[in-house]
Amino acid sequence: MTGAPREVPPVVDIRGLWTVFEGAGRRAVVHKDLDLQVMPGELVSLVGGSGTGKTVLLRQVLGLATPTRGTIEVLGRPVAELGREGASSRVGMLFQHGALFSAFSVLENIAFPLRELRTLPDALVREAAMVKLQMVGLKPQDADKMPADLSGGMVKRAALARALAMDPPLLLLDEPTAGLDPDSSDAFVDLLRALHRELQLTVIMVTHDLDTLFELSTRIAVLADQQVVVSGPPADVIGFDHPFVHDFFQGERGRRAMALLRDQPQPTQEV
Ligand SMILES: Nc1ncnc2c1ncn2[C@@H]1O[C@H](COP(=O)(O)OP(=O)(O)OP(=O)(O)O)[C@@H](O)[C@H]1O
Repeated sequence: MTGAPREVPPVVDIRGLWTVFEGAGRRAVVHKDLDLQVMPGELVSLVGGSGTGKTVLLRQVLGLATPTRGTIEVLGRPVAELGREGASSRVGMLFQHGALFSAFSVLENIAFPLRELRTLPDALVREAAMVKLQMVGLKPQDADKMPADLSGGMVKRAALARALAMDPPLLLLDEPTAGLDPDSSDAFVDLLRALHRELQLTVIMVTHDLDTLFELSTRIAVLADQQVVVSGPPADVIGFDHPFVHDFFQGERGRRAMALLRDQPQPTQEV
């Protein structure tokens, strides 16, 4: 990153971040003086080896975990100051395993963040949740289904609708296509692309899936050596000289994804 002045402030501004876990006589430094800025409309994918702290970083942006040192600002305010309600109206998170409440119907799950506010009448909450349900491609007749009766793709859609219930400008996605069959995965990627564009969302995504990565990312940030070692448009990052980058993007999977990258128009960043 350069220090050049920008007119538009970042949606996410991470500076000098350290994450150190200590316990049982061991000390693990996960992030070491890490910086990352995410600008409005970007869809930034975090990639890195197992245990490089991608999920921990998402949890810190969401305010569910606190860094050892350094600052994280979301929309110009320190995450620590947002509080629970403030955070959920600014940041939506799609967890890796969907994480719907099994005792609630689809609609009750989507409505949950709105009900927690305790300020909106029931009818309005239902109506708003129905809008979100249809926005993610579910049908009105899916509203009363229970999570156990849904396909994997429908669970992801319902969880996404819940993450977007409060219209947050920032969306965090942890392995959004993990566990989906190829068709459902393609359909979910199409949905994410459309929502990113139509809602003008800023997105940070963690994924190991190269197809998802290349189809959606406006920028890739590589976590290695406890820092962001390179960040830029996909076509630039894949040529970066680092052992992880080389291993991750080479081989059969990498070649297939790079062919896809050559064949398709690049995702656009809308500001
Ligand atoms: N609460 C915690 N206490 C101690 N160590 C933790 C805690 N949370 C995470 N870690 C450790 O921090 C490191 C980073 O974990 P994280 O889940 O963020 O990795 P990741 O990059 O998302 O990995 P993967 O790609 O395998 O999901 C791991 O070594 C993990 O064991």
